[in-house]
Amino acid sequence: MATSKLPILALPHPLILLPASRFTMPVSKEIGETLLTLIEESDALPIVAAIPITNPPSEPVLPVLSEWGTAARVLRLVKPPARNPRQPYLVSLHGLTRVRLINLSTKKVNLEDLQQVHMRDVEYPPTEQVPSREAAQKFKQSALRLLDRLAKDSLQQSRKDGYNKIANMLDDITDARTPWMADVLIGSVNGEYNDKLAILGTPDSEARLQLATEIFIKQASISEVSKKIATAVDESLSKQQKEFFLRQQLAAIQRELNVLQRSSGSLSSNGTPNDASSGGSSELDDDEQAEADDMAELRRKIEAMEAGSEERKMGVREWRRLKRIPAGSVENGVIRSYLEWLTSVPWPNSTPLPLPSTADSSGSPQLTQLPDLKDRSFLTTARAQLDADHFGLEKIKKRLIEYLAVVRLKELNAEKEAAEERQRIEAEAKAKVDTAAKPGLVEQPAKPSKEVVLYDKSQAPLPAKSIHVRKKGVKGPILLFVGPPGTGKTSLGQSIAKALGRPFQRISLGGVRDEAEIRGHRRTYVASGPGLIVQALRKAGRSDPVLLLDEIDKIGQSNFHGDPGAALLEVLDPEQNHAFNDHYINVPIDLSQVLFICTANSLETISAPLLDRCEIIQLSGYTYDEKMHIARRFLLPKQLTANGLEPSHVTITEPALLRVATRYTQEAGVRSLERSIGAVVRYKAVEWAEHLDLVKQGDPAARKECLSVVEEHELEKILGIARWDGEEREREERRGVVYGLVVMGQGEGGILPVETIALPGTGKLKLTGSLGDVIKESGELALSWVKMYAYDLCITNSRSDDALKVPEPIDIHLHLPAGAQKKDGPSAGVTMVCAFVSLLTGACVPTNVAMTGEITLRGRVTPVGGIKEKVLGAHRAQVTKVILPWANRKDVEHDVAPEIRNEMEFVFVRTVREALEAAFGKGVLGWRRDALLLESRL
Ligand SMILES: Nc1ncnc2c1ncn2[C@@H]1O[C@H](COP(=O)(O)OP(=O)(O)OP(=O)(O)O)[C@@H](O)[C@H]1O
Repeated sequence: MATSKLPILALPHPLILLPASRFTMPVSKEIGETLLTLIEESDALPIVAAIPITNPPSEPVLPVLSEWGTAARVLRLVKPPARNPRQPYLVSLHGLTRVRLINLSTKKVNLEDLQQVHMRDVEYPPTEQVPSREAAQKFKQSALRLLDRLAKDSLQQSRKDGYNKIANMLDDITDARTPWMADVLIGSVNGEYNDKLAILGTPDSEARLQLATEIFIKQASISEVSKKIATAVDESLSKQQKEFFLRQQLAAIQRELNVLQRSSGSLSSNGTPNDASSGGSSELDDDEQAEADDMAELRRKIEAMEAGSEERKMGVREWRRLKRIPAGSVENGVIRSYLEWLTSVPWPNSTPLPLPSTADSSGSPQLTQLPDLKDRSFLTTARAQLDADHFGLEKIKKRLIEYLAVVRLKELNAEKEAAEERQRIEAEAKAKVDTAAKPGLVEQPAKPSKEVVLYDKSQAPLPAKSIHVRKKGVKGPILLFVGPPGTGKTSLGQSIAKALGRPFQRISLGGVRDEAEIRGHRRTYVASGPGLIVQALRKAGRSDPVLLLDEIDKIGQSNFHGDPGAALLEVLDPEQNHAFNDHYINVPIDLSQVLFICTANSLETISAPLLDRCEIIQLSGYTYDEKMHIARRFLLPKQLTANGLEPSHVTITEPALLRVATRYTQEAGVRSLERSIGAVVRYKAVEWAEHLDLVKQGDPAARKECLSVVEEHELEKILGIARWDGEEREREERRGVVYGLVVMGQGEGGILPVETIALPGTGKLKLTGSLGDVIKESGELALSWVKMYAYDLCITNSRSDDALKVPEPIDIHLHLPAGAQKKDGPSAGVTMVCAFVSLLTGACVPTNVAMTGEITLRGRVTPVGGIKEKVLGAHRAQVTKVILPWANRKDVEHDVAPEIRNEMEFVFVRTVREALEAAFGKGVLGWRRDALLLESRL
């Protein structure tokens, strides 16, 4: 074996340089300078023996040099700026061949020696033999397998390509080159340190190939197995399972710690038993008990669900999941709250749970006693209920009684059908039990569906009550109460519920923009929950409540949060609502037993399909007379009770009440009136309380009687200055100003002036006051009509003259006040004509006159809507003469109360000319003679 002397370069652990490999490493100043001297002294690049240190620096023993190392060529030595001052040089080495250290008494070296480069004797192994064919083949196979695995596992394409390239090379190399290839591959793949060291220490080519083969097989297997494990773990260990696993461990650790604490702390330092570990019960145990009770309650509720029903299946599934997931985890909380919701929905045919002994009265819904629907007096009672709650509204009450009668009949039929079905099933079950020859379990149909219930023959037959037959829904019409605020829509709904003995729940839809508010959020959504319908059902506690969908006209339009109106369609459609799908509950809910009643202030914003499903019941405003009755019989007693006073404590005189109704409120309904009466009652309540205090203290001032009567003159002191006091006096007669009749956005009728003025200009018309297209067109139409008849009305002296250009060119500005409110519709046509005529002729329309009606170009007056509201509004505004289209006569006769008809003058007109005459008075406008002929021809 050839020997020589080579400078030894110790490679710090875990560096190894194998033959045919290259690397660069940092070296100390001393080593760097020595290598520099070597480079300077030798002609070619110097050779060093790179010997690895086999033990890590952390071990408290001296570094041990490996017996084998690699003779390496120093390719480069650089001293880059800004390097670690302890290792300022970088040396690049290229491994050439194996060398073995000889004549070394001990392989342990001092740390100082490591900072030096010493010359040592080394020997070179003999020339390598060509390995056997078999060893070479095995090596190639194992190397190819490993390279294939590495290529598959690497994420970077460039790496993949690199591995594939080496694999191709491997195919082509001769057997003699395989030992060299083994060194190359072991040096370049990320293997274990000891494997590399073993390869370095195996100079025999055959043995080295075998060793490399084993290493490659081992590496490929590890890689494959870890890949498999990673995939398996990823697939099977879902997040919850990982969490479960970790929590189990945590619990186990906690248990061990507790045991340790108990054993060390069971006796305190003075030898007495430690309180904390004495095993006595603490409030923490109460928590655990409460938790166990809650779970038991949940379980009971699931068990009470109808066997075989969708809700029960879902409940059981989620219950099982809940059991698998550790308490305290997020997922556990989510499932728990879902189950609480699921079990609190009043599913039909659930076995009623026994009421808890300490029932919370505030939380449970207030159920009125269920009236016997078979009772002959049901309708009489219902009528009495409606009368007791509401004054007037005769037509509406009549319709509601019809509605209640239909509901009653349908309910009776549904009950009868359900009873027959139950009997049939009972009989079938009995027959099956009698004929069944085989003992044991027999399949028994529980209901006509495909579901079967396992039934044990040895036990008694099912009691009739436990046979669940779903009662058919009562598909009555859906009522839609439309009318101005405070006219009793909501309270009528409440009365219906009382009359039917069903729980009542109100769902306010005003401002609902998101479909999910009705249908609920899916459970994947953070903080998800059920929608308004399910929430109301839960509060009602029964599957057949009366649900009042309040303000359906205020529901948001379709937007990127979905279409809440469309969700309502499903709720209200009797064909679909037996399987309403709340996204959160995710089990079809049968809403067919629910009676839906909707309310709205106006029909304009309600979608046609929604309207189509409802029967509209119009409620209009009340007359002052009705308001007085309502106030005396309903509102005042209600407010007295609400404020803890007796009826004898407050007496509001008739003139005072009328003043409150007329001067302090001006609304279609009675809500503000109720509020004002409430304010009066509260004022009196304070007086009474003070009086009682004085009496208690024996104060002589208390002898002065506490006056219970509220007089008209006291109102200003109590309610402040009246808002509508003398409003009609402010309506002065003015040229170009005429009062029209309108229905506001909330469905309230009233009067609105049409104001016009003439300005120097070029004959143009300017329209302002938030006007829509239709009302603008009406304005232009009215002006065209006036221009056409300007000559006949003596506004111009020739038919060819333009009324806005002769004698002076003018512009007309027409304005409708209350500019913030959007106005539209054709019904102001007549009013606008009168306003233009008044402006151009100088004649005025009296302020006690108001009008409505659409006009055509030919001068006809056509009918308009909202007559009842408009007339009531005019009455409230103390208008005494109303001009209406001829075709609206029947509306006045049918809808307007006789006392109003008696108090007001109604003029029904067919043409604009008739309207002008009615507005200005007979003969006020000077018509030319020939105009009369033309008018009659039209
Ligand atoms: N005809 C009536 N008889 C007795 N009380 C009435 C009558 N109409 C309305 N009320 C009372 O007026 C108050 C307001 O009525 P309610 O809340 O039903 O109005 P609403 O029409 O639903 O209003 P909104 O459109 O603003 O919801 C209630 O206290 C109600 O009892």
